[in-house]
This record gives sequence, structure tokens and C-alpha cells, in this order.
Amino acid sequence: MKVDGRHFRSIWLEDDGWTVGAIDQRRLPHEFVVARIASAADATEAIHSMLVRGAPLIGATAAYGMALAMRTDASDAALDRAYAMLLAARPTAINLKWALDEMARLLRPLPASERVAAAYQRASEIAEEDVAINQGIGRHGLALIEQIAATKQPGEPINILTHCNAGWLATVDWGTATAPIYLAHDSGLKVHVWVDETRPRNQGASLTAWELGHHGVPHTVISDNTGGHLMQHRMVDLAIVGTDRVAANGDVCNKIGTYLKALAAHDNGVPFYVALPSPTIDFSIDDGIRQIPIEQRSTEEVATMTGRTADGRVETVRVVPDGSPVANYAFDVTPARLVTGLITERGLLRPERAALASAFPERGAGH
Ligand SMILES: CSC[C@@H](O)[C@@H](O)C(=O)COP(=O)(O)O
Repeated sequence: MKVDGRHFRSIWLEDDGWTVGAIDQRRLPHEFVVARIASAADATEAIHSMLVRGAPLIGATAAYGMALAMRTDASDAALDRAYAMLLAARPTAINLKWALDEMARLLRPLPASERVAAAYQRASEIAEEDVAINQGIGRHGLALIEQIAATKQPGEPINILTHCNAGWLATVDWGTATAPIYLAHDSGLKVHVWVDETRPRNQGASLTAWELGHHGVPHTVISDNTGGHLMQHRMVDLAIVGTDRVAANGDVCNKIGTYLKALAAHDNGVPFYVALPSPTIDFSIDDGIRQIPIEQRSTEEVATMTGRTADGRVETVRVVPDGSPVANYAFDVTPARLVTGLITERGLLRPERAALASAFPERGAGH
């Protein structure tokens, strides 16, 4: 997508043909800084520190991380070490394991002399596939938005609520939840997005609002507790969120607070859709609530807030009294029964195993 007239993806191979560039998402929206990833350790740290974040982008970064590892040492032992190190970078987004498994399955049978070129090739394909998948999600989600648009009076906006950042910054390009929104906006539909701020790291306020603003999509940032009120007053036509892992039974894991939005949507008859690329499906588990590992992050994220002062300095301040215990659960799981539908690259699906398995037969059970 465009930033100040220049086309950017969230991650790319640099012109030198081996280092990887990425937008440092920890610095947005205050500063636009490009980071250089030059080793598997750099890639691991980029994922762990949330320089890059969002399930599909974590997967693409890990794939490039494997390629960087092979460039240094293409032995079996180095492959195993890089796999284990990258896998441990973050626990919840299954795209990380999916991408590492893709790389390992390809590289293990090859002689060491062929591994570097093959790894870079597959990592670039994974990135390109993500872009194509998101465009597919966009087309199917656009049809949904068009249906709602047909029920509106001329000039009346379609109000879409989203949580966290499932935009182009969370993927290689386009985003998952935002792909239908960008296509709808670009096709001339009058969309307006309610952007949940998404404490504690404020991915909505810092990243989604930044993206939508740069693309000219009308939006309003709201505190995380506002969605229920808006839904009661018919101010939300549709909710679309992203996800970090969908269990085979259709349970959806996403950024903390998603479950509460789904409950409010259910109570108010608001359609609640989840946009996902197929690598986000974990066919190996059947109970998202009990089986998906929920990342617990530093309590500092809850106890502090970072922002820009009036004179332009970026500062972090404490908002919790010294001595008060703090907990920081980063994700929650929305049960499939609260999900109206899944927007995938192969169309809208019911959140259940049979629908997922028949849409993605090549994934089989457990892959
Ligand atoms: C297309 S991204 C979907 C999810 O990964 C996104 O909504 C989310 O929860 C990201 O969490 P984050 O902790 O910022 O990596």
C-alpha cells in the first residue's frame, strides 16, 4: 500500500538480494523507520520484540529468517537450530509454525549446497502468496459489504468495526480484515471504520488508524469499551476482525478483547466476521478455548502508555499505581457459535470443521 505516495510492503528482500527490510512497527505512528534484518537471530528478535507483528507477517518473517540462517550455515544442525529459535519467538500465531514447516519440509531433503537458493525462493513465494490470498479475502469480503450497501439510503455510510490491526502492516500487503474495506473504499462505496484502540499496545489507534488515514478511508478511533454501546444504537453494520489461529472447530483466537466484541455483536444481531488466510487454520486442534496457547506479555505494556508530547518527543508514562499487580493476556478465543462466518481466500465459510476441511482439502487433518 502507499505511504506518502511511495508503495510499501511490510517486508521485502533488499536490492542486495539477501538482507530483509521491514517497517519497524514499534515506532508507528510517530516515526516511519525501516529496519534491516540480516540474520536468523535478527528475524527472531524482530518477531519477539514486535518490530513485525500480525500472524501472516510473523510467518513471512520467519520464512526469511530460515533463508538467512541457511546463508550462514546450511547444515542440518543449523536448520534445526534456526527452526527452534524462530518457533519460540511468539506462541500464539500459528502462521509462524506453518511457515517454518513449509521451509523445513522443502529444505531437509535437499543437499546443503542447494538450500540457500531454495530457501530464499520459497520465502519470497510465501510473501507473494500472502498478497494473493489477501486479495482473494478482499474480493469475498467486498461482496458482503456490497450486500449491506444495497440496504442503505443514498449517502449513508456502511459502518464497520474492527479490532487490533489486521491491516496491511499485519500481513505482507492488503491485510485480512482491511482488504475488503480497502476494495470497498476504492470501488466508491461509502465505508466508515470504527477502530478499537486495542490496549495495551494500541495496534488499532497506532497502526490501523495510521493505515486507514494514509489510504483516505474515513474512520474513527474508539476506546475498547465503546463497541457494545455503538452496536446497541445500530451504529455498526458489520464487524470484521483478523485472527492469529483458527481451530478446526471454528473457534477463533485473536487479540484480547475480540471475544467481548463478538458477545456484544451476538446480543445485538450485528454480523461478526473473521477474515483469515488458510495458513492461519490449525487443523491439529479441535478446541480453540482449551488448546490454543495464549501469550502472556510484559506487565509493563499494561502499566504504561507511550505517546508523543506536544513538543514532539515520544515518551512512555506509567498509568498504574506502583505496587498494583498487573496481568497482560495478549489474546482470547471467540467460540465458533459467536462467529457469523469466516472470510477466506476461497470464499465465505461456516466456522466448522466440515466447511474448513472441504474448502482446504490439501491441508488434510493435522497440517
Ligand atoms: C492479519 S493479522 C490478525 C491478527 O494477527 C491480529 O489481529 C492480531 O491480533 C495481531 O496481534 P499482535 O500481537 O499485534 O501480533
